[in-house]
Amino acid sequence: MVERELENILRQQGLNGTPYRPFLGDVKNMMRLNETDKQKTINLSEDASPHVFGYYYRTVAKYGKNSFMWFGLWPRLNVADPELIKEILSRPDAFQQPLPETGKILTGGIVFLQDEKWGYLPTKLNRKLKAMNNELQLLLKGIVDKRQKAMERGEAMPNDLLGALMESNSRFINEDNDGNQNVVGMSIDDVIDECKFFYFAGSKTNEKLRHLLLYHFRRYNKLPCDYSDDGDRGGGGDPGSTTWVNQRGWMDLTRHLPAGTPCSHQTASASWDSHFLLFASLVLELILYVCVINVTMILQESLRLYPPAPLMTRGSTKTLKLGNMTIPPGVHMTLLIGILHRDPDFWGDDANEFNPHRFSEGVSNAASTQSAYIPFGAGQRVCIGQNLVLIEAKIALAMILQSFSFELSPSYLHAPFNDINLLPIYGAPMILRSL
Ligand code: HEM
Repeated sequence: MVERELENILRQQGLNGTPYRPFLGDVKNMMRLNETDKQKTINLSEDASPHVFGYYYRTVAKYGKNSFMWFGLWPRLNVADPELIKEILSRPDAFQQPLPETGKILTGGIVFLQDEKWGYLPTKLNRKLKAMNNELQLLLKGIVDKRQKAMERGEAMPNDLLGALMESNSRFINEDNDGNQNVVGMSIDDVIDECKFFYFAGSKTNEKLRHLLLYHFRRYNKLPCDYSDDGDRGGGGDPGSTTWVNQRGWMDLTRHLPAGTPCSHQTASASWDSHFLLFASLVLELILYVCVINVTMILQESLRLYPPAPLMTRGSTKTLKLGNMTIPPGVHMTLLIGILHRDPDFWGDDANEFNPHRFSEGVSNAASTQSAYIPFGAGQRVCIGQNLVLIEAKIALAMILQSFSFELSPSYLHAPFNDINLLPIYGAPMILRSL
């Protein structure tokens, strides 16, 4: 029996884990625990890992950092060691994403360009996803066709991502000896797949990051900045603590941001948009620079405590060496990024505290920020949107600060949970007041 063989191979190497239970493995228990944990709220200063990654956390606590559990017939190795995580991510040809066809149907795109040995089941859900995909495909094809026709008419193309993808498509069409045109770059179907994937990869994760930024900006009032001393503690903070910058200080500072929104400049000049974005983000950096911290550090610390993509999965169709382990085909791996990001062995006793200073140069545990910090993946398949999201988050913050004061709503309930992405289950309501 394959499952028992796999289990023996893992145990013989000194790995511990849950015993195999026929057919469903740990899935049923995991789902049951998730359902109850999901509803619960936790304290802000608590380690969120036992709550967010309940079943994984318990397995690691009981069986060790490199332990295994069962997803149906497949053992899943939990990997929370940063060196092993990096080794896995640095070998994308060997360790591939064992995503089921459900994920691929909707998203498509470069992330799935690899050997496809994972099965497709025509379940009700999969059929529904397929129908949704057809609708999405039609919609995108309409947009791409429209753009293609405009290109053929020689109209000026907007300088955007779709334009770049389409240009790659047209630039790499060559003609063979018989006069047939061959696409050697991206085909139109590839372009459509990419559009879908960019949308799915970038929307939820990005939205969560902006939530986090606003939330941390208002909730934690730990880093003193004497820019102004009018006593406004900014709301939402711990009573008696010092704000980074109080509201009036912000109003003074954000005056220097360019007026309007990036979109409102579109008619003036196509390149003005990017200048606006760059300028706004530079001004914001400068503003925070006077406060010892900068926005990048706040974003990094937010992504450490609440990485929007806290778990990654990999698998292999061959026997592979990983550290001093031998991983047979059929064993999948869960890379426990969210747990690693709060591991006191790397982040110290204050691992659960929000402290952007750990990302400033010269801080004693700065080495962890290099070795145990992986919010955007690593290796060749590292997130290609990472710079974009950081700039976007800064722009969004700059624009909000320019027009509003904001605080965390008293109705906020702290319930972060991993539901594909790490998200606040009850949302992160903010109260915005027009300045
Ligand atoms: C805070 C926001 C984001 C986070 C935390 C994030 C995180 C990640 C992570 C962890 C991966 C690696 C997945 C894996 O190896 O299994 C990834 C891949 C990817 N991300 Fe992001 N992402 C974010 C936003 C975006 C945005 C805005 C875009 C696009 C505009 C994007 C495009 C991609 C693409 C295309 C890949 C696949 C790269 C490849 O496989 O070669 N991401 N992202």
